[in-house]
Amino acid sequence: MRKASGCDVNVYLYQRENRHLLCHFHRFRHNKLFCFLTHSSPLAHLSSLSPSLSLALAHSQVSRNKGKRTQNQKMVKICCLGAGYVGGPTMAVMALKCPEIEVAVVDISEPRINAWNSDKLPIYEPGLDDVVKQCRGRNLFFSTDVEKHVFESDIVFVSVNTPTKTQGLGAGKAADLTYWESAARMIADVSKSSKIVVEKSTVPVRTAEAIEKILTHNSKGIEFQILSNPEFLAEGTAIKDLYNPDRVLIGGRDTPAGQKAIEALRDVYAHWVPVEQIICTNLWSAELSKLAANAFLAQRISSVNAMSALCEATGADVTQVAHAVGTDTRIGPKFLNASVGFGGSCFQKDILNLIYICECNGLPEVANYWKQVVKVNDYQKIRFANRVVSSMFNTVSGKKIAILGFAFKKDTGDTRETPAIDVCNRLVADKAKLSIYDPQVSEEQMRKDLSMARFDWDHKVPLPQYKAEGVSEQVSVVSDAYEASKDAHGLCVLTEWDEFKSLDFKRIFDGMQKPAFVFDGRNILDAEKLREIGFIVYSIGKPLDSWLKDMPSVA
Ligand SMILES: NC(=O)C1=CN([C@@H]2O[C@H](COP(=O)(O)OP(=O)(O)OC[C@H]3O[C@@H](n4cnc5c(N)ncnc54)[C@H](O)[C@@H]3O)[C@@H](O)[C@H]2O)C=CC1
Ligand SMILES: O=C(O)[C@H]1O[C@H](OP(=O)(O)OP(=O)(O)OC[C@H]2O[C@@H](n3ccc(=O)[nH]c3=O)[C@H](O)[C@@H]2O)[C@H](O)[C@@H](O)[C@@H]1O
Repeated sequence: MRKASGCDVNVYLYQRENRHLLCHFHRFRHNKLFCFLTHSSPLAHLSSLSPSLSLALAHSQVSRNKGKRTQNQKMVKICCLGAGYVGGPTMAVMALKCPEIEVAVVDISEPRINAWNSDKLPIYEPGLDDVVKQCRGRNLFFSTDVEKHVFESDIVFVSVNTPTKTQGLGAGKAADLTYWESAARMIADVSKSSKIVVEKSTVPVRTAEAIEKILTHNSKGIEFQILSNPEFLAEGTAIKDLYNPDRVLIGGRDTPAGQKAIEALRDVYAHWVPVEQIICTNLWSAELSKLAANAFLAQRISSVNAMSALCEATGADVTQVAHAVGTDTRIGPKFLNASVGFGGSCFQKDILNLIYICECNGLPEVANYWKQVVKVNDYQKIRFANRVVSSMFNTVSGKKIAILGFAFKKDTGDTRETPAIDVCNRLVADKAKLSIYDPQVSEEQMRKDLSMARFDWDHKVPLPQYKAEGVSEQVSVVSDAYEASKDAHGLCVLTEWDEFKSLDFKRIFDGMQKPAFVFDGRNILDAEKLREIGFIVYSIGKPLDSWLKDMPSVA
């Protein structure tokens, strides 16, 4: 008998006539017995054991050999389809925390994979470079050889994009599962051994059922277990969120094989997440919880933004109202910052998806309730742009306006659904000349975003009135805030980048046309100081300057 012990795993191996009886005692923090499994199999066939056993074995063997693997050992392998904002950071942290597991992140996009393998990663995320540098080439690999890595893996995460459908049934609301379906068909095609397939993408509730059908109808007798393991990271804080998640959610089938698969994935996360923070549910609860969490978060922002309009009309201050409301421990203080509107690739998409699911399930009242969250968000973006126009004598035609910030939030270069697109398009439609600066967004990306037809989710048609026809002539992209504001009539803050707080506003004021306006869409600037300098200031949801009060009402 040989005994091997890792920091939290004990494995005993018995050898008898070329066969191995493997008893696996898995201990977690506080020495709590977590699971007990037995299996009889030739060592050479360990690859066909459940990933849970393989994992434990690999873990113990690595511990025993102080990191060196021997010929017979099979390293557990994880593959992730989709090297995007979720797949890249999530797998990088998993590789860092589980050095005995090989992690391959694969994508059909060659430029994206090339960037992951270069010094300039395809996404900007604080702390990400460091994590990737530590693991890349050791147990973290980025590749376009999708089929090879899926074939070799025990666990396959699917983290492909699931955008809103733009055509056909459910256009403007339903999730487009084209990428997911083709990923599932490919997994079924190339697999020659049993696998756990993990839904990492955000998907409509009961997607796992459809995926299961695709996999089992094409499986050639191979067993697939589907798990739902939605991701809750936020961009800009992804690494922090992945190191210390509030919770990890794993949903699986309520069958012995389903439970075993849940355990296998729980073992992976338990390398760094306390087990009591790993919530295990059935598949449908896990899938729906993700949509519900995003809907609740977005609803808080629309609630405070709705209040901001009322504050402006009544003289109340939305920051004070949010503070007073948020100190009620039942409500809590987070996610109550009034803004120009929420953006990002997911809030709107996931709520629209939720609306569609409600409609499909004959629940129009519930659908209408959630619709209002998106409608208030659209209202807030256009209300802000209208405020800019109305304050400046109801016309911005030919006037230069500085736009500070284009990303949908600070500390990311992501512009998907950023409120800046709607605000800029609205101003360009009114013939303004925009000078845009963002520390992380490229000119090419901004021009692309501003030229794309926007989809009106409520009416299933592009938004002609706000489409920026004159993007090329009316928009310039510059490399700092001072250049953007030189000779401008107005300045709009659309992203809450920290560097905007410490700008020399006296210098900016001196270089601008008079009267000089500041429209703070994130409430990050000291409005009183700006007024002392001479600016006319609009801050979301704050008592209005007398100048603004006298202008035509926009709300
Ligand atoms: N961005 C975020 O902060 C969060 C996103 N999510 C969800 O995660 C999913 C992915 O989101 P992102 O990473 O932001 O998307 P993304 O668009 O950045 O990345 C998706 C990647 O999947 C690749 N892909 C598509 N089909 C593929 C296939 N068959 N094989 C291999 N690669 C394929 C695409 O080329 C793309 O690079 C979405 O469902 C999203 O709702 C969940 C939590 C947070
Ligand atoms: O599913 C997803 O994609 C992710 O969506 C959001 O993360 P993210 O969109 O990256 O960023 P958030 O910090 O949630 O901000 C979203 C938008 O709301 C805005 N916001 C946020 C908070 C607030 O108080 N006010 C406000 O206007 C932000 O500026 C931003 O435009 C959720 O916070 C994540 O938990 C989730 O995993």
